[in-house]
Amino acid sequence: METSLSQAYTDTHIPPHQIIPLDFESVRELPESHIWTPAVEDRHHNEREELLPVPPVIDLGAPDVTELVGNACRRWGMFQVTNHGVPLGLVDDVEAHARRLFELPADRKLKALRSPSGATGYGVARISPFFDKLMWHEGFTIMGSAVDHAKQLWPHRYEEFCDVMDNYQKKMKSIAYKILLIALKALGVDEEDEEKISSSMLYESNGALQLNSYPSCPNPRQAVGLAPHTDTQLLTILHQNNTNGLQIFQQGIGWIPIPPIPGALVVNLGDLMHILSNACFHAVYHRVVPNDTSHRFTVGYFYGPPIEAVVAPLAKLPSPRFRAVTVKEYIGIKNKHLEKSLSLIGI
Ligand SMILES: C=C1C[C@]23C[C@@]1(O)CC[C@H]2[C@@]12CCC[C@@](C)(C(=O)O1)[C@H]2[C@@H]3C(=O)O
Ligand SMILES: O=C(O)CCC(=O)C(=O)O
Ligand SMILES: [Fe+2]
Repeated sequence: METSLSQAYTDTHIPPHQIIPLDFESVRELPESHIWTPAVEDRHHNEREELLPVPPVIDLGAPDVTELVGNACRRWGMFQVTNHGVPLGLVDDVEAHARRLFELPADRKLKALRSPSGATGYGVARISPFFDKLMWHEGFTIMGSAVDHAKQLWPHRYEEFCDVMDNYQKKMKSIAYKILLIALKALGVDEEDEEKISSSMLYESNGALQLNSYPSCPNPRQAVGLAPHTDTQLLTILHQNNTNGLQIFQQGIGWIPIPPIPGALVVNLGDLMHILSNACFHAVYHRVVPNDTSHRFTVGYFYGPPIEAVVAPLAKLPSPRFRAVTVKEYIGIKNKHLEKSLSLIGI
């Protein structure tokens, strides 16, 4: 059974051949379909990388955690967290199961291909139709139970995969809620407001888990792992294995690498948080670049309100910059207009 978030995607129809990722094992050279131009050198390497400012790593148990999170949300739209309470064994299990899934032969993975109007299963990133070239990436999306697709992948051994994904989603949901409350507090939301917000849209939250795979690439300088985008939901919690690739864009600086820190989780703010905070916090623009030596695996948890909930700038923030939208309406706008979506609801 899927949660209702998948219903926000049923209006889109993507032909099956546009959902199928490349069979990365079968190629030794970058195919034309995956060559992105112009291939500028500094897309991947900033020579003064060690001098670049980076988003903070925040101990969630720190006494001044609200101030630290608030500053990071205002300045970066991203931070990393330690002391988050997610057992490292569970994170390792999720990574191992993601690896096991993506290492299956291509014809087996295609048995769990996302359907043309579906949101879950194996396939290219949802944003792919917006770009002429294809990404060096394959993904697997889970909303609620993964059992239907897991059975297609492993007819006789699907339970362990489902159990691990369920446990991880539960854990993610609770830490996402915790981080959200800290962020709201940093915006000046008091307990009474918080209760109102919780009963209107956060009490029943919605989540999706996205397993990402970026195999090592024969010509990484001309390829893109995941094209630049902002995430749609309130916040994303990302685990990255020990392989580099994630970068964020900062005006006046350019692309900044976010190195994996063992045991830490990356927190990204998405468009709905940008709206809710009336742009006091911002959705972070990010991308993934591939490399030619190791296979990058990541696991993202996307956390947001139910699709019928209305999201609007918090009443206590002056001069609203966005009109109110339901989550479903906003996902529909994003499916059509991608980067232009926030400006389309601007007032
Ligand atoms: C809840 C979701 C966020 C996401 C779309 C999805 O339904 C599940 C996959 C997510 C993902 C992961 C890769 C980047 C991204 C933009 C995409 O194409 O699929 C995000 C989506 C998003 O934040 O809009
Ligand atoms: O794999 C990564 O590092 C980033 C993934 C991502 O941006 C996403 O899933 O939205
Ligand atoms: Fe993302």
